[in-house]
Amino acid sequence: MNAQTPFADYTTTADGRKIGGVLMEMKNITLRFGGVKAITDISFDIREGEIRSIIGPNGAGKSSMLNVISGFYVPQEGEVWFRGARRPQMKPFDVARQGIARTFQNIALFDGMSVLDNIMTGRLTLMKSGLFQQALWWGAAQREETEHRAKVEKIIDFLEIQAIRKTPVGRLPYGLKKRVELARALAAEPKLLLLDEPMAGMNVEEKEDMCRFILDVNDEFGTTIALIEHDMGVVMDLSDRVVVMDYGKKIGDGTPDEVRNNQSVIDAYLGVAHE
Ligand SMILES: Nc1ncnc2c1ncn2[C@@H]1O[C@H](COP(=O)(O)OP(=O)(O)OP(=O)(O)O)[C@@H](O)[C@H]1O
Repeated sequence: MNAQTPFADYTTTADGRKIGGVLMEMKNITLRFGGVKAITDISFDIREGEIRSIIGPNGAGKSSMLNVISGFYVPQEGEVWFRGARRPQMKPFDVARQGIARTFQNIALFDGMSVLDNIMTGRLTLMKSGLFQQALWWGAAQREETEHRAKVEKIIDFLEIQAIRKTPVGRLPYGLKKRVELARALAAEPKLLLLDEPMAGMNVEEKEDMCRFILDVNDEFGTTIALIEHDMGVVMDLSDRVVVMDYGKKIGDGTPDEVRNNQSVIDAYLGVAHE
């Protein structure tokens, strides 16, 4: 199977979820910042419907890789294939239109705006009517707004944040802000959802909640999810497959069990983490 046949036959996992063909393929990616090589010749793929994690110690190149996947960084070498086509250099807005949404390690929400309005901003790329159309065809714009609101309300119910829908985001505790960020990314109805350290800074209870919501999103909407994360336990519980990076290189790639038993990974990361 290759990137040219992205929607090939599905395989079913032990827990009954469907994993499809290759949705995104990274081919021999190398990324440099001046003299620093953040990523060296890394290849891997992300299959439709799976939860794919990228792990590694500090400075391993995880954030750089997430930024290549999201289209924010263009690698000096290698190719990125998405939905069967080689991806050209794109602006962030074009990436969103392609069906990729993301959350950020340092939450990027509008603090003064309500939860509902923040989540509505996630639908901007899907809105057809601009100001001009709204002035001319007010009825059509109104209908579109109602449809967008209905979609957003569904996500609010799903992520169990009804009680705070009118609350300004700035007043929320950290764990809930993270959940609102997830809601906003979901509002874009992405084909590929990128999560940048979704559990960072959370307490145990918040981590468990986030873990459950990530699994539920994948299950309910069939959303393909790629995430980078420090927390080993979380990654192993969540992921179908894991890429392990160290000093910008790929040192492991496989199921959580395969990665756990990979000696290079144990030496570089897991061994240290579990000492
Ligand atoms: N914008 C940048 N300019 C210069 N060097 C950078 C830049 N971003 C990352 N690097 C370097 O690239 C390497 C990989 O960094 P990156 O942030 O991708 O790693 P990481 O695995 O995400 O680390 P962490 O877990 O600490 O966030 C590091 O040596 C880092 O200093």
